[in-house]
Amino acid sequence: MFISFEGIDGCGKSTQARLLARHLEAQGRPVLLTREPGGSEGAEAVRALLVEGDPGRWSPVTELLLYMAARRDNLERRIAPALARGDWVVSDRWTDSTRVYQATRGGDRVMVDALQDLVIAREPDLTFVIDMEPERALARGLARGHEEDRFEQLGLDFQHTVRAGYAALARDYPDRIRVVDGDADADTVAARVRALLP
Ligand SMILES: Nc1ncnc2c1ncn2[C@@H]1O[C@H](COP(=O)(O)OP(=O)(O)O)[C@@H](O)[C@H]1O
Ligand SMILES: Cc1cn([C@H]2C[C@H](O)[C@@H](COP(=O)(O)OP(=O)(O)O)O2)c(=O)[nH]c1=O
Repeated sequence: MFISFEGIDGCGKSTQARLLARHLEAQGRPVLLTREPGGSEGAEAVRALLVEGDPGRWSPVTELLLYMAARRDNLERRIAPALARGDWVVSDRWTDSTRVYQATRGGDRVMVDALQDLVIAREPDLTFVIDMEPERALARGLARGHEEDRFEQLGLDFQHTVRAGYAALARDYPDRIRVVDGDADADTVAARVRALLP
């Protein structure tokens, strides 16, 4: 079973991915907890190319290829072997992030879907979109004091567009995507997620 978590920056995806992995392990199910971009050694190296340095370094198409290269490496090296063993895989982001973020940054959605079919060819079995108002995610970050930068860099409007992008994707993939209200304490959100497991 391959599960992904999606949502705007700071919505609590990583927290929920970790809590779900812990819950599954407590039930005796082996779990691979992974994140994107990254997860495997090679994909973490690609992540450094994406997140470090000048944000204008890559064109939209090159950036898309780097996200896909990182994903392919993580899939080949870690995710596919785990699924083949029968383990559960919980990933903090997957191709839905590329569909939403690269489209929001002026990328081409047709190109994303074509590359997904060609080089990834694996969708999660189940995707949780952790939904919340960007203003609420920002307030959490300000309380913590270190998320402000990303929101300031990208702007609240960007996060609103990303949120709307996820809502549209949930309509495109109703069999796979579940939208979960993330505006509650982490344990309450985790219980909402668990209630939607098959
Ligand atoms: N339900 C929640 N309520 C309050 N704070 C939360 C909640 N979930 C996560 N956080 C905190 O908000 C920050 C961002 O959470 P994180 O899980 O890293 O989000 P993301 O992976 O979506 O960026 C972290 O400091 C985390 O401890
Ligand atoms: C996986 C992926 C992430 N991203 C972006 C979303 C995030 O702004 C950034 C880093 O993701 P991430 O480390 O998940 O940040 P956060 O935990 O704050 O959400 O990369 C893409 O633009 N495309 C992708 O395919």
